[in-house]
Amino acid sequence: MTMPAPAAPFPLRLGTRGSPLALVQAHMVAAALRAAHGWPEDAIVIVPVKTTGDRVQDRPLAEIGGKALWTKELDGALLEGAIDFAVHSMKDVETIRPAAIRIAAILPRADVRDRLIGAATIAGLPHGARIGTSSPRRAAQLRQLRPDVTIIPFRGNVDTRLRKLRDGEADATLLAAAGLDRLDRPDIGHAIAIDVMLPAPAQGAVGIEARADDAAMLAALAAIDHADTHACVTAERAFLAALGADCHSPVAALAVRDGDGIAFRAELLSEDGAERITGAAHLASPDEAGALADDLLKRAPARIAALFTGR
Ligand SMILES: NCc1[nH]cc(CCC(=O)O)c1CC(=O)O
Repeated sequence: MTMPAPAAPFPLRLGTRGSPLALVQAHMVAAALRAAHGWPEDAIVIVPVKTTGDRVQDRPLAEIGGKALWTKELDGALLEGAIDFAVHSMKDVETIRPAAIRIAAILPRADVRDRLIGAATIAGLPHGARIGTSSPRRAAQLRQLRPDVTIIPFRGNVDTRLRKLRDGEADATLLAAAGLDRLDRPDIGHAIAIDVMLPAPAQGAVGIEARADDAAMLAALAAIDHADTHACVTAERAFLAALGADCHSPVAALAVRDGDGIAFRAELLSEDGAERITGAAHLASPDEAGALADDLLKRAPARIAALFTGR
């Protein structure tokens, strides 16, 4: 292993949200970077930054309005030089990023599936079960499969949601397998097959951003980029961008490496789950996902099309 000159004067400052999951992900990034470059333990310091999404816990995210709920403060810290790079769950990163910020690397993707907690299968949920989720995608997909269930708004970090479930605020909830696994809870819940519940765009992917003009930082991060995951997440984000959608839209999409290209599948739903349109395509490159989005929008029932502004 070579030891190139540090990307910036050590220590490099890695910005992250302060939730337990975000901190675990920040430590994964720091460890990967140190290992790739043979850097010492103290080469990277982790800087927790509180985001709007963390501060406002009592309202549905869609209601808080504004954009960049999970990234605005980290973007600011990055642009003003208070941190050198930032780690995000790519699922929470807006489709359109500031021009001065670059997605420099994406770690190998974890389990992309959702896990159901409180019942073994969606079909096995009791009639009229109350399901805690604040995800428009999960709510719509559940109601598509089980119109009898009631959706209860459920916010907060993973532990908060598990506590709410224990306290009886809902009969079941859905969480990303990736988050549960990273928090050392692989035993919690039952994975739902992607044919039953297609995951959110970028679910299970951890991304690292840096300033577009920080060549040394970008070069250092390139060493931990996982090209296949990066291409798949880029395709999923191109799909969202073409829809004019974000992480608050009832959209699912999953790209998987397939030979030289990408096997891509996606679905759009009405918010109540009554309507759904699905599509699949083999893409030669990630940007071709935009064409599939255009095609789905053209074929979508009016109630679904009305949720998306297009590009
Ligand atoms: N919206 C919150 C969020 N953002 C990323 C994850 C999980 C980790 C991942 O998908 O990489 C979660 C929690 C969840 O959906 O259960």
